[in-house]
Amino acid sequence: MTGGHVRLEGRDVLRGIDLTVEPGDVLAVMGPNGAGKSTLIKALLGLIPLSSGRTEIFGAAPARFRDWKRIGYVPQRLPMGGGVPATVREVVSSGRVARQSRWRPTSAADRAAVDSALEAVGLSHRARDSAHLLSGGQQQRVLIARALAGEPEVFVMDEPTAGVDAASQAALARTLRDLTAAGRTVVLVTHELGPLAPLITRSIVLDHGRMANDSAALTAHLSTETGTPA
Ligand SMILES: Nc1ncnc2c1ncn2[C@@H]1O[C@H](COP(=O)(O)OP(=O)(O)OP(=O)(O)O)[C@@H](O)[C@H]1O
Repeated sequence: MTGGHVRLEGRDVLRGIDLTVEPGDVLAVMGPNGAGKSTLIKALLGLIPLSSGRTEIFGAAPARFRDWKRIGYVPQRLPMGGGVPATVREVVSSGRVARQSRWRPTSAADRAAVDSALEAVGLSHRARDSAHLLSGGQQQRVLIARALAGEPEVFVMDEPTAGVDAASQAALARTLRDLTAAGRTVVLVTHELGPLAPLITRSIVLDHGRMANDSAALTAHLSTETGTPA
């Protein structure tokens, strides 16, 4: 993203963002509530249009980008909709859609990827349950599993540990450690790094829609988060 600016309902939510995510980065996007973190990652994916500036995904403008199987997006919440309650397995299986063609039924590879994604987030035993009946933290794990199932190159995660219990956070950290060791790229929004801290290779801090990416800003942010002096 170069000079990325987003204006929503008359307010400047992102201002002058210059950010390049390199292959292999594990980038934490931090900052206070309302700073623009979710807006930034949606704008990076083209889900929210820029009012000025430009952004590219693997070198293509979002509107022209087609290779969505390369990206696994974990939104903040399970999208409601359709009125049809989907099971955990169905939601996770939807992560394979970008890899399937209309003419090819679900393959053994699809089923294996869904099984291993459910296993990674510890939800194999809930596969047949309605996803909307799960707790918030469990729903977050379903969304993580959906992204894992797609076997993308880049994971873009909005607060993947929010509401998730400590054991599941540790499990996510192990999964991400293996993925990043295999060269995957991760962009994640988080309030607290917690067990993900050792994996992070870069951090940026957003404040009022601007990037304060110098190390002093990061130290100040982390010290307010942990309560220790900078
Ligand atoms: N669709 C929208 N229309 C108008 N304003 C919006 C919209 N989406 C977000 N905003 C505003 O933009 C600002 C940034 O929101 P955003 O969700 O990106 O922040 P955030 O840093 O992710 O916050 P949080 O940590 O609370 O999730 C907030 O003030 C929010 O109210």
